[in-house]
Amino acid sequence: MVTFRAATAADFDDVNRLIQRSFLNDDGGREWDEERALFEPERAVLAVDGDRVVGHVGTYTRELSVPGGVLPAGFVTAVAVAGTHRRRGLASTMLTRQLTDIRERGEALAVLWASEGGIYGRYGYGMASRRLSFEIDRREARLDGAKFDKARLDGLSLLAGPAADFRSEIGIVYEQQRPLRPGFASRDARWWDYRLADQAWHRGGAGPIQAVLCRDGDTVLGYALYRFRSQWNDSGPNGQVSVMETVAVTPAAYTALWEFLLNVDLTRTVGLWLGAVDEPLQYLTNDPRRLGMRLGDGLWVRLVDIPAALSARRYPVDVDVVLEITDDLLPDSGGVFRLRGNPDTATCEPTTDTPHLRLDTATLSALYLGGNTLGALSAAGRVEELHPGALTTTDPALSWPRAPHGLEIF
Ligand SMILES: CC(=O)SCCNC(=O)CCNC(=O)[C@H](O)C(C)(C)COP(=O)(O)OP(=O)(O)OC[C@H]1O[C@@H](n2cnc3c(N)ncnc32)[C@H](O)[C@@H]1OP(=O)(O)O
Repeated sequence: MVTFRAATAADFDDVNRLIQRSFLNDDGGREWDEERALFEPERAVLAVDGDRVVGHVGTYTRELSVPGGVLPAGFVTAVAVAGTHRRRGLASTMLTRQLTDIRERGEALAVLWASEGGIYGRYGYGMASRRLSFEIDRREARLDGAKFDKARLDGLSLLAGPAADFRSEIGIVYEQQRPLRPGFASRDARWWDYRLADQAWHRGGAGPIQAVLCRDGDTVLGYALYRFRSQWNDSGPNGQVSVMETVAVTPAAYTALWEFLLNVDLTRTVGLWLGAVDEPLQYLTNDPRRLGMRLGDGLWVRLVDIPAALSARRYPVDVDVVLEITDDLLPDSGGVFRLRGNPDTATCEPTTDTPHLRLDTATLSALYLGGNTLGALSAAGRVEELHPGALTTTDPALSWPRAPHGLEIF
């Protein structure tokens, strides 16, 4: 019989074996120090059959940046059920328990990356951000000097080397930008260890993680993390640059970093898998079509405490709207709420007032980071306008100047 329980630190090896097998990974011969350090056993839900761990859902305690704020969230990870026990409802039981636990801990939302896009909608998750991938033929694409102020790049200098050498500089830039970009996540020392862990297993055939810093005098204004892959074919060099993340404080620093990344000798392609939908690169090049852009789903968000979540973010224009939210999985999380907000403050409280808009939790969650519009979700039939005009007035308030950006898979 399958039973469910929290994990202990001693479960790590069994849990890890299940995860690696479920994700079809070869777990042979690896140390798992970084993963072990991140494991939060008291937050994990296990399914156990006899003495075998046959199911796991994990939660990391981190902060998520949202429009105009930063809030604690449950970062959902490593959802896995043994092949022998699938399609019997184990994942559903564990994921529902997990959401209740996240709410009881006072976190307003859960966030995850989905291995497959069809899994999480049924649990009230909405696709809250998208990723824009780039596969750039660097002989065809270049930065177009007419599109930026070259003079601003003159005072900047670049410094490149193994990423580990620049860990503190990178961390400072990241912390500076983190609250400003919805979708960014807090990174303590353990998360930086994980991000910069450079085992061959992480490399996918490429070399060790490199960093390039952009500086103005002693001030670091941005960095990029990337890897090289050396390759040759009959026509000569065919190397690749795989960009992991580019974070910059100023537009000039961003431009200088991409100028560097697009001009590495002996390379032919530059890839960025987890780019932002509003990645400035697409507005800086001679021909955006040459960037090989492709859209995919990014962060999936699930609100579990609607008043707490909606009052924690900010709204670019005044909003005063009554929302009726249906929640089939956690009915007591739904209800009718009055949201009042502006760029500086927001409140959201249960109300008996007549609703203006009706939507379900997954739809509200998809809107939460500002990465989708009310208009688009309404066109998909996911929002019901109960008060004429409410869609038009509420839509701009739920947007945000920067698109949410999930920078890393966790
Ligand atoms: C945040 C993350 O960790 S994402 C990673 C998710 N994990 C993986 O992809 C690893 C490989 N897969 C697995 O381990 C399992 O198949 C899981 C965890 C995805 C599902 O576990 P199960 O115990 O079989 O799920 P469960 O029986 O509760 O089914 C839940 C529902 O999801 C559906 N479902 C399960 N997997 C998928 C999928 N890949 N695509 C679409 N629907 C799916 C089931 O059909 C079921 O639907 P229903 O409620 O309409 O009947």
